[in-house]
Amino acid sequence: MTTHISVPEGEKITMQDGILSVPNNPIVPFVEGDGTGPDIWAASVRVLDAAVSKAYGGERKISWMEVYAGEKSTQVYGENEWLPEETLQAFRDYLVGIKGPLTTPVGGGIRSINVALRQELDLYACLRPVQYFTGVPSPVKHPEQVDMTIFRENTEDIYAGIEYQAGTPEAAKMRDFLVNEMGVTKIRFPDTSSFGVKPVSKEGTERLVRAAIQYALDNGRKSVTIVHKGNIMKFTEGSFRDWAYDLAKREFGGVEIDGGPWQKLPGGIIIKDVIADAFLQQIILRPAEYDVIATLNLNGDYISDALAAQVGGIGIAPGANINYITGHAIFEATHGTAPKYAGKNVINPSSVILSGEMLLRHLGWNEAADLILSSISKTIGQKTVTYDFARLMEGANEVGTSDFGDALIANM
Ligand SMILES: NC(=O)C1=CN([C@@H]2O[C@H](COP(=O)(O)OP(=O)(O)OC[C@H]3O[C@@H](n4cnc5c(N)ncnc54)[C@H](OP(=O)(O)O)[C@@H]3O)[C@@H](O)[C@H]2O)C=CC1
Ligand SMILES: O=C(O)CCC(=O)C(=O)O
Ligand SMILES: [Mg+2]
Repeated sequence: MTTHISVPEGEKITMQDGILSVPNNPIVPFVEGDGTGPDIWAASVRVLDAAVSKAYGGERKISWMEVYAGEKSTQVYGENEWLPEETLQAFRDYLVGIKGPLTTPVGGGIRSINVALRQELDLYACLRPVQYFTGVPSPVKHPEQVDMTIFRENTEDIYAGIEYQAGTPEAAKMRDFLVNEMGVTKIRFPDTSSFGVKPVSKEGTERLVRAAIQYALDNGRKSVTIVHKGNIMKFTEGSFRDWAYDLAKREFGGVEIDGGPWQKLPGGIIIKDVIADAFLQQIILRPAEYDVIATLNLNGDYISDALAAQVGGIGIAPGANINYITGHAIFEATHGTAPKYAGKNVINPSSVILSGEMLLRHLGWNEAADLILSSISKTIGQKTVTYDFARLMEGANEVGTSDFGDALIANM
């Protein structure tokens, strides 16, 4: 295959003995993204570069390397090339990357490229911090009490994509297997049912929960809450809970409180669990009681958007997909392509900018990351915001995507 990736001057980030080795001019692959992706990336890259330049005075600089996925990839590589092998290889080789949102059609058509990237690179932890910036409009009374970090299992659950569509021979085969060989009698309408399979493993659960507890320890957090629907899905979500508690006890010295199942770790961190539906109302009513969250793939998807809304919406919700063992990481916003705003230069770029802030911190470039956080706080404090915040604020100075980027740079 002809290469469409042009490699800039710079060096690779590597991982040695579990520790990232970051040169002063690392090559970092990026995918611009579909829909509003190009608007957002154009503003984000300027802000990230400005923060690095300001923090290190030219001593450090990221060499951005464009790689392709999604609609742009089909233009560059040809029809049906949604996720070229050389894009995957670039993310494998260069270890740390960033991406904009990519479109996934509902129902038929391609399966999610976002999910495929996570699965191909085995980026098992989807890390989504949810924090409040003073001045951001919020629908809840005390958004400042929301300070949670979601660890969403990123490779299993119904996102594995094992589904059979009603009316196909595969669905009929699945129905026959369940009815004839497994003795299942509870499929209400067997002949018109689609089927989905939900794999949840001990290994997959343990590596995710291990990362969540380690994060809580490293960052001085108060608790880790296992969120599940184990009362109904006993052997998938219920096992996730049980395996999580077992791991906390076995690897982190957790001791049961009042006969369990809640535990306390030697440093004082509480390991607890809550059923997913109850959790969704408690994060609105009693957000201060939750801190680090460890959950399964689908729950994590829903919880991410719900929590983001409490601190102003998904315009300001960053994230990362990480394999803590290999060091591979792809940073990306929680939101999607928001197609109705594509090309209009109005969308809020903060989620990708804050994903970039996480990337910089991941590289150990904390001074640049801090500049981004302080300039976002200052700019929002001045009420200079994009449409999503402006429509909920009194006296806002509404600006477009690129002007918001400029305001952030000016405030560094
Ligand atoms: N990781 C990824 O790449 C993801 C991709 N997707 C894909 O994106 C596509 C569109 O999905 P959809 O369900 O519409 O969800 P989106 O997240 O794209 O958009 C839903 C709504 O959220 C608000 N929003 C989203 N991004 C921003 C932003 N940067 N600034 C301000 N507001 C924002 C807008 O609200 P309002 O209308 O109120 O202004 C928008 O209409 C689908 O194909 C989906 O599969 C979805 C999620 C993640
Ligand atoms: O891949 C997609 O299209 C949606 C993914 C998503 O919603 C998420 O990861 O939060
Ligand atoms: Mg989502």
